Amino acid sequence: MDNAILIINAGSSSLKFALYRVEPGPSFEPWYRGIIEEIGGASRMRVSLAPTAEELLDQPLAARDHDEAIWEMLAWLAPRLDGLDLIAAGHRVVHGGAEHAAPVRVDETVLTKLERLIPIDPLHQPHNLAGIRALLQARPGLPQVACFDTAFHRTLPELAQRFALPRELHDAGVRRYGFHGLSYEYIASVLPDYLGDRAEGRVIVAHLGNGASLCAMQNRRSVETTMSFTPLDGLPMGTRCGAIDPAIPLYLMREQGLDLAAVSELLHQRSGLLGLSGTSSDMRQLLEGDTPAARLAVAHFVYQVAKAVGALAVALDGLDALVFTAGIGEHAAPVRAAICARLGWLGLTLDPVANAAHGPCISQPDSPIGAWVIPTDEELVIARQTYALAAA
Ligand SMILES: Nc1ncnc2c1ncn2[C@@H]1O[C@H](COP(=O)(O)OP(=O)(O)O)[C@@H](O)[C@H]1O
Ligand SMILES: CC(=O)OP(=O)(O)O
Ligand SMILES: [Mg+2]
Repeated sequence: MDNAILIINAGSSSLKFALYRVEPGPSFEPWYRGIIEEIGGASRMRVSLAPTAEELLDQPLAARDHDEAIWEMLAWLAPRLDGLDLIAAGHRVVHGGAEHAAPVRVDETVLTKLERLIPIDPLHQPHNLAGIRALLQARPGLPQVACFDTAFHRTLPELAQRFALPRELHDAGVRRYGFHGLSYEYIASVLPDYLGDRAEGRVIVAHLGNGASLCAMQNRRSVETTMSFTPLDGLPMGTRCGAIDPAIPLYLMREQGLDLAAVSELLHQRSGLLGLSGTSSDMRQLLEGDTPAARLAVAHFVYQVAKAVGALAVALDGLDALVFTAGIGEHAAPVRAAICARLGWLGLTLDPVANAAHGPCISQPDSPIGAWVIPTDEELVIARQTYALAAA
């Protein structure tokens, strides 16, 4: 009987899942990929057969919360698990805190500690952990592994981890953790296939999706990143503000009478591309919309990404390659072109034809800085990490 691993990536309003068959080696063959969207609203479940991308299901669903979404997913999967031995479930957990530098088998003690991190990432952590709790109830004996977005950045030098705050706060865990680590780990693993020897050089990876961050890598290890204590910092995102003056929340509370919950909701859910455009958090819609406010939102995003590339190039003492990944990075050619145009002074020259075709190499052959488009695969990294722990 083939072994199988279930991967769950729970976001604020969606639950992505994938079922992998584990073949001897081990190698991991994606079998089904699915998503339950708009949990709590007009939710829908879509599933496709991973090897052929054939659509198997696309239908409305009554999932009021992540718990119900998990039960719906398991009900759909159950008959399809016949002939397979489900050996473990792997979860993306965004925050591992100061304690977790590696994936961990989840038990009640681990879960309780991870729940303490919910206040510092209200957008992801509660849903990541709700997925684990629901599965604990549905399949009590199934080994579950938490795979952390923060773990890849544990190589950050102390200089990069420190905030200009008193030492005792750093010791209490107030430091730069960095996120999107599962995505960066995947990109680091395939970098030599694209860049050859340059993969070990000075590389900036731009994970530009709904959440967005940059990671500076040297020898394929993280040395600097734009997100910090929480995934609210750094670049502007779909609905998150990114780096702003830290006095702004104080001002809003003192002068405008907003309470803690209102400030948190404003910065996490009503800012970023949505706040700038007033219409959408979705890059595709902004590019299609082409109104002055939409253009401002896109221009601001491009400007901040390019500025941050400059800052991370300083951390690396130069730059050999820039890699674009995630929804915007992989699919939004005009955004990549605009970012690269702002980096022309560094010598980067774009190949517009290759960029329109989404690469993989999108720079001119003689560009001293290579530019690349590399699709990410967070689920595969979770499958590998989960198997390594579950098999042990
Ligand atoms: N063809 C496209 N052109 C422009 N933007 C796109 C395209 N496809 C996806 N995107 C953008 O990618 C973003 C979502 O990225 P994704 O990595 O899927 O996010 P997440 O996994 O965090 O939900 C959205 O802003 C979406 O508009
Ligand atoms: C950490 C983070 O921002 O994740 P996402 O991009 O999935 O929102
Ligand atoms: Mg994502």
